[in-house]
Amino acid sequence: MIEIEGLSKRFALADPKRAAQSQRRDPRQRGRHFYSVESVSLSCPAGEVLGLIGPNGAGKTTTLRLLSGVLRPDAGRIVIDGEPLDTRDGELRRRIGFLSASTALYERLTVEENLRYFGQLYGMTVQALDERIALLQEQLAFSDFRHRRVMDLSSGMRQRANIARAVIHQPRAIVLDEPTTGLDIMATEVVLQFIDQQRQSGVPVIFSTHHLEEICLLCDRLAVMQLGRTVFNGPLEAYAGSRDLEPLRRTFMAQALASREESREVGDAQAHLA
Ligand SMILES: Nc1ncnc2c1ncn2[C@@H]1O[C@H](COP(=O)(O)OP(=O)(O)OP(=O)(O)O)[C@@H](O)[C@H]1O
Repeated sequence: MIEIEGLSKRFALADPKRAAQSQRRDPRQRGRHFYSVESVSLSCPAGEVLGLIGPNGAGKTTTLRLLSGVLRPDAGRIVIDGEPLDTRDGELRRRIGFLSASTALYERLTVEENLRYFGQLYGMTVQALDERIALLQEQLAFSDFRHRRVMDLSSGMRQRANIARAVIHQPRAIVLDEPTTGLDIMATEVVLQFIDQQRQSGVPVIFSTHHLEEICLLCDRLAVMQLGRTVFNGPLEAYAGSRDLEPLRRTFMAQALASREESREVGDAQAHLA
């Protein structure tokens, strides 16, 4: 279970006077600071997926960077499996597998060499690494390029390798910032299936996206951010039924959720027969 309570982060403005004159007035810009994230609280139980959506600049990336220990919050706390974590030490990074746009691999090394390198940094043994790489290779379908150098990979292959790197140490929770942005349909499908597999194996996953259909396909919960705050946070069904939602979006979500229910029932029945 991942819980974040009252998380806030502000950044000092480089030139507050100039910013005040040249920018459109933004309620997050106050005095000498820009308040990117204010009192954000979310929770994602084990075996569930939480989707984070919101317009450009709403504060999604900042929230996820706070949650994964890349940034330190000014206020608030992060609790994993009931244990509050000190955001100043490296424990958060060990507990959470975080994929962001700046997750990087060594270009001259192969995918496998990268995974072994990052796994060793987490103190994994050779045997633990062998097993973990074999599982991730299956889940992220990288057997064809496991031994290829990163510099020779397509963007879809690279993203799958990035995800494998982010979760090599078998973290207790997974946080993915726009994992499908810029990917083709095949790579997107692999990434979405990977998230679903984590859900089924009981790992909580939080991911941000601009695609409502990904939310409908995968998420149990949804958080909607606007101007640094959460304007909705709860079960997906509650959002889909919300009167505030514009009719077209409500119809789209109702249909998508019904077809998801149907395909999960078919999946359950097939699993039962197998
Ligand atoms: N280091 C920083 N210094 C100053 N302002 C920042 C910094 N990081 C983020 N911001 C501001 O905080 C706001 C939220 O940014 P953030 O990247 O979290 O939004 P987002 O919801 O992820 O947007 P997008 O969908 O475009 O990726 C933006 O206005 C951004 O300019």
